[in-house]
Amino acid sequence: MGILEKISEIEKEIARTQKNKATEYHLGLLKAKLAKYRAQLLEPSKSASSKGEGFDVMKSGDARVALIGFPSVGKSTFLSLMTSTASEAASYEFTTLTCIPGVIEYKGANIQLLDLPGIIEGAAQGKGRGRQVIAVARTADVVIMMLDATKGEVQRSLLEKELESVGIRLNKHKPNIYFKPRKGGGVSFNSTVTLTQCSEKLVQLILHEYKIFNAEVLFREDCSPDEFIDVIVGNRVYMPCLYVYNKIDQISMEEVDRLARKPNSVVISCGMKLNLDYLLEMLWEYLALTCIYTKKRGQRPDFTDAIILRKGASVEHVGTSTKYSPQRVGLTHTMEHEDVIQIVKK
Ligand SMILES: Nc1nc2c(ncn2[C@@H]2O[C@H](COP(=O)(O)OP(=O)(O)OP(=O)(O)O)[C@@H](O)[C@H]2O)c(=O)[nH]1
Ligand SMILES: [K+]
Ligand SMILES: [Mg+2]
Repeated sequence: MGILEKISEIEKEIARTQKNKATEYHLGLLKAKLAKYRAQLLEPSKSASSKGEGFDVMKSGDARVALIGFPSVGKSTFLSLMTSTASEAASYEFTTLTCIPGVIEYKGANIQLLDLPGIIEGAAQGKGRGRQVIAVARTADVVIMMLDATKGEVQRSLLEKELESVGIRLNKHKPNIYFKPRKGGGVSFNSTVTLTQCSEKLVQLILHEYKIFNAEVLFREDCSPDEFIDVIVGNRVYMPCLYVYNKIDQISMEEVDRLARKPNSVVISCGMKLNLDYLLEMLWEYLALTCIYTKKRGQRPDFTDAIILRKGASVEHVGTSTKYSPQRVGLTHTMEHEDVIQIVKK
């Protein structure tokens, strides 16, 4: 039996045990066991239980959003509010121990929302279930970093550091540098823009540090040494992140106003259901999805069944053999949000 199953067995037994003087000792033991198993789950260990039990959730829907945050910031409360899935929420830390998927239905798209255990400082080194949580976050299209508005800035910078340390780059694009290792010929260095942070010499030094002596390097933008290193190392994940400050019912209006003005940030209260619609709008923007509706000749468009595309996708991505009415466009025409497309069979 896995640890999660043991936990669930004990929880069931606690639930069916009547609370009275005679069962006091038994209940106490069960709770101690429960605490022990929870602690085991949260310990970094090489045992099977820390491998990823309960984290292998199938991707489904049109996009995936992962909820990352310290314990008890309100991640599960949020999932239960936004989806038809209920995830247990409680005032104690590490209530959630696995990955709990739910679905947000918005503008005809199904967005998979993943509730995850809380993570703490040291998560990247395997503290708590940090490794598993971060591994799931890497698979998401957007990360929601949920923060406790009453705790100021600490949580945000600590978690950014954790994610940074495992190669996750938040709200940054892939540096526009062409880099190709070669068999010989030394390092050929070029740039199409004026560089203020890197020079040919520095690039050479960095490459030598990585034991690379032959390569083609072309800077197409004014990148920093760190960005260049990211390109050499590879394996970086560039993802949009929305900072969501929850529990604004607990702070002053001035503080709410200050947090709301920060870049990539939204302030909400799950408890009082404040600003959740605006959060969805922002999330939609960050996901950069476009809905296309299909219609058959002589019939009205079917607005209940959307085809979801990445922003900037063209007609070709919808499918071939298509013609457009009233406007006819080529296959490379970029689809706009809520376009209607008529499919004509040849
Ligand atoms: N005041 C206030 N409390 C909230 C709000 N949202 C959630 N809470 C409370 O915060 C506590 C923690 O909520 P959870 O949803 O369990 O938090 P979590 O982030 O899932 O926690 P872990 O699973 O332990 O990491 C619960 O007691 C919630 O009722 C809010 O907007 N305002
Ligand atoms: K909690
Ligand atoms: Mg939770």
